[in-house]
Amino acid sequence: MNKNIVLIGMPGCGKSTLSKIMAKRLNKPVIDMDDYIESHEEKTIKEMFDISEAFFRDVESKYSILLGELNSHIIATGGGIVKRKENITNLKKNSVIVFINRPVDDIVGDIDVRTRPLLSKGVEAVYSLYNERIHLYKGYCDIEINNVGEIQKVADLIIEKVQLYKVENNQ
Ligand SMILES: Nc1ncnc2c1ncn2[C@@H]1O[C@H](COP(=O)(O)OP(=O)(O)O)[C@@H](O)[C@H]1O
Ligand SMILES: O=C(O)C1=C[C@@H](OP(=O)(O)O)[C@@H](O)[C@H](O)C1
Ligand SMILES: [Mg+2]
Repeated sequence: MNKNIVLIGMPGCGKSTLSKIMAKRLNKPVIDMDDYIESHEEKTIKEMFDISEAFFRDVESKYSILLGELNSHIIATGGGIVKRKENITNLKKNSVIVFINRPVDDIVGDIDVRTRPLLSKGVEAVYSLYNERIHLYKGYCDIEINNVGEIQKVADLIIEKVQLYKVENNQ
């Protein structure tokens, strides 16, 4: 069985972008959980958050069960996937989990906080979210990658580290 590669990390750390680059390099299918949820639920993430964050989190958990059954996919999660341990348990069955650790200052410089519901309170919200979640990302990942420098090179590094991890763990 060929495991999925699941990317976790802060909103704006590069999960969606890196997953697409990696899928091309490895010639594997890619799923961006946020896009997948939006198209299958026929609601935007914002519309789901407007109902309530709990509503979105329940939907997100439902899809972590479904996507946990796949193999050989590259999967970009939403930054809050780590808020429920069960999500990681579901995904981990068939996946290598990679934490994309990007300096918060780079995230803040890059993303439009107005378009991300949890970051709509501004830059300070990004720092407090990082402090809240960093132990979860570090605790749940199999591999941690620093996203600094050229993004294509970061994608290559992830592929290299995942291959090494699989060899070392007989997967
Ligand atoms: N190493 C990098 N160099 C330049 N831009 C980057 C890098 N990593 C991420 N980005 C940019 O940051 C933004 C947010 O990335 P995205 O893939 O949407 O993050 P996520 O899915 O984790 O929220 C995108 O514009 C992306 O191109
Ligand atoms: O961090 C979070 O709680 C969220 C991150 C978003 O995805 P990205 O990490 O791709 O921005 C999206 O799932 C939703 O807005 C909630
Ligand atoms: Mg994304």
